[in-house]
Amino acid sequence: MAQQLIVCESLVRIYQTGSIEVQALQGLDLMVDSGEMVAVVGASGSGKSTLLSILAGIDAPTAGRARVGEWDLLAMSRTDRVRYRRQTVGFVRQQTASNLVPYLTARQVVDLPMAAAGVKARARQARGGELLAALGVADCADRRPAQMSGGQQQRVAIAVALANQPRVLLADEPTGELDTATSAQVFEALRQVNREFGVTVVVVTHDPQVSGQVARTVAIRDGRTSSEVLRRTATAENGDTHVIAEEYAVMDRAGRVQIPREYREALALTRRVRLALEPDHVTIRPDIEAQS
Ligand SMILES: Nc1ncnc2c1ncn2[C@@H]1O[C@H](COP(=O)(O)OP(=O)(O)OP(=O)(O)O)[C@@H](O)[C@H]1O
Repeated sequence: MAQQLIVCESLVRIYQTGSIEVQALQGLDLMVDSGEMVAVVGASGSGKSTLLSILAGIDAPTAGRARVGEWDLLAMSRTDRVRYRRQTVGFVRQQTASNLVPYLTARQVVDLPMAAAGVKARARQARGGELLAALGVADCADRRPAQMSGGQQQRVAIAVALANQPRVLLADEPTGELDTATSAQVFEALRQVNREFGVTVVVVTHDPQVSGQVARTVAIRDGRTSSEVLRRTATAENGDTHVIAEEYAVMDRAGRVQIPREYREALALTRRVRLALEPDHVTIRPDIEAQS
């Protein structure tokens, strides 16, 4: 079995603004294996960006567990956080402009994180060139953001995020400002770096086109992981291949599973249900007393 690189258990993030408390994450569970690529989907305000900010080491959880590799995200000192952000994670934001620096060329901006990490000039130059070439933006090396298209800017941003060879690449709506064709290219670049560099990718997206192309999509509802869709390619007897997508409910460590609202309404499941263990499945039935 692949090693679990990201482990979030019962993760809670509460924002306090004056007397108002917002529970952005309400006990979220998420495990991601090393080398996996996972899409995170969910309605606006469901907690996707909060989750990504915590994984990026930008924001700290209020309670629960969050681990990335050997790092415990609830117990990091300020110095740890700087090291973690510099070496373990790379982050690509939605706003193409905010990923780059207006007055720096692609070559210079890719160099920055490596210089900050103390990498020698010759190695920085070589890696910077390799990354821009791998992402298909070698021709942008001497251009500033204003001289690049949105898609090129995001591909340079991916190169910057990968400069220090992080184990995890986090992308928050990286295609949110792009048209469909350009989105597809940027998304393909994420898939490519996942395949070729083995970097674990967690990408937040609203775009079903995007989430439909990864092997695993995690849905967040009200600050919790509610369901997952796993996709695999099957080959028919005649050799044709097709993708099979199966939806799973997420169970936490205590065994709690959320029953979707439409199932509850269809069978009038309310406060109590009857559970029974069958040889290969578990049944959930309405409470007869409540109905009589
Ligand atoms: N810094 C903050 N202070 C107060 N509340 C916040 C803060 N950041 C997020 N929230 C609240 O936490 C909840 C989750 O926000 P979050 O940005 O994580 O959702 P999201 O799923 O990324 O939404 P969107 O798709 O619109 O970006 C929302 O109710 C939001 O208003």
